[in-house]
Amino acid sequence: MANGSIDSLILKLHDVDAVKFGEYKLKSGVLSPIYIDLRVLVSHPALMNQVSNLIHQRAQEEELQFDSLCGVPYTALPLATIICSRHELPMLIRRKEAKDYGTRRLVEGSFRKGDTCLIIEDTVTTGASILETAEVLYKGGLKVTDAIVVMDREQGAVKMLASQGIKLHPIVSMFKLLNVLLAAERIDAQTAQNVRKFLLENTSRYKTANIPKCVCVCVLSCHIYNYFSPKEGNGRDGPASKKLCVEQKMELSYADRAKLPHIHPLASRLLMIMEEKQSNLCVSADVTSSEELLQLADSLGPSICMLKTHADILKVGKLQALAEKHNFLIFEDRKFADIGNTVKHQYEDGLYKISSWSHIVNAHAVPGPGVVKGLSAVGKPLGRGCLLIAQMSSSGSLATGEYTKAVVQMAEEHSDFVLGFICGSKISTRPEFIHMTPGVQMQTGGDVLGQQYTTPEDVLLSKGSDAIIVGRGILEAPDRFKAAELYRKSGWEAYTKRLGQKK
Ligand SMILES: O=c1ccn([C@@H]2O[C@H](COP(=O)(O)O)[C@@H](O)[C@H]2O)c(=O)[nH]1
Repeated sequence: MANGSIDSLILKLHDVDAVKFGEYKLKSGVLSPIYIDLRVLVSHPALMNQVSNLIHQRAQEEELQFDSLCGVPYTALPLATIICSRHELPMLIRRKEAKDYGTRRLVEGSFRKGDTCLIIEDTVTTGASILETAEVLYKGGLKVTDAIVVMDREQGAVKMLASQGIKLHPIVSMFKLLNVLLAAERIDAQTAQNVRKFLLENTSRYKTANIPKCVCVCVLSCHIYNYFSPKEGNGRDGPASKKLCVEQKMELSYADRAKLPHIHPLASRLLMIMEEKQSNLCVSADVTSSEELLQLADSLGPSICMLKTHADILKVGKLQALAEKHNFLIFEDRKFADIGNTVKHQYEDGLYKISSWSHIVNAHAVPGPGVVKGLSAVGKPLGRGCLLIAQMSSSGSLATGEYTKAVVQMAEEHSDFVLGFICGSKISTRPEFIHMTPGVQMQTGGDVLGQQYTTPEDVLLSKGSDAIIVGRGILEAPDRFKAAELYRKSGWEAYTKRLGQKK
């Protein structure tokens, strides 16, 4: 499913007031700073069609096998109806209450015992209403293996339903929604951060129907406290044993880290991009003409999470548009290294006005904390962030040992602006910090000027870094796009292997 179609859907949902910011009392009684009201869709037929198409497309992409569709009453009912009517698929209706005359059925429509029914839902919080509908379908002799939801509030539904044997496929997730609205300047950074905080803090307050308490606790706490519950349940019958509650230390996924309560908003956005695009590849666009830079950004855009520039950029406006189009962040590798007052001017003014277009910059820690304070004075109000250079890939680098440790400490003291490091390996255990490693090629080695190369697998798997920065490995390849895809896949495989190893 193309990112562009999801972004456009999010903006349209916001246009029709299906996404509201303010103070809303939820079913649970909790006051929420965001409210999703997809009931309004019925008054917007074009949007209704767009949403129905996206649901159907998702079912096809996931190659879901099912005999019928059932929309959770009431909001998802018309969505299921449109899909079934357009694609001539059998539909079932789950009644909320049985009639006291006639058939007294709770599931209307024709089906055979053992048929598989795909559930459609408009919005999920805990996933309880999907489970409720599934229970009714089970009683009728149907199987439920998958459900598609338009909007996932990311408060535990995916994991809770998985523990019950139902795979949930969200079309829009709340964190993605916030990022898109933020990028389109529909909301400000503070609002986005408030909502993120609310979602994370309120996850555990929801009661999950029909699920033993131990499952709720495990599922809901793993997001925040680095623990997880192994999936030992027997699907729809609920957890098999108390083993489900055994807590183990685990490696958090990019998506889980993006939701940490104290994460820098840009780090959160970057991690979500990495997860969505399955890419931890930052291309170092070390080219000398603006035309080549823009062409590179457009052709490699779909494969990357970040584009690293050196400030010889003339058509910055266009680069920003490409960053929007392909959903990547811009990182100007300016390596600021002066006193606070000077870097402030260098960042804000000068030839390149870097703060106006680059999401992320980097700085040496040599001048002391003043360099971060100077950059932060300009960048923080703009929602920008900074990576501190804690280690370098060049041979004989002095950024090692105690220096590296001091950089980590400086980052911790300024985590409202510093979102991570340029480094060769994982140097901080705080999952909020992003570790980005340059000096990466498919083969180990180096150049004649001291650059040293290691492989994507080594960087992500052995050294525990989060992202690879690749320049000549891609720029000097005969087909840059193919090379970028090779690095992307290699980086992603190493990351998923790492997650698997820790689980
Ligand atoms: O320690 C560091 C810090 C920055 N870099 C930069 O990354 C790229 C690497 O380019 P390759 O062509 O992949 O060698 C380049 O822009 C450096 O300035 C680094 O290599 N090492």
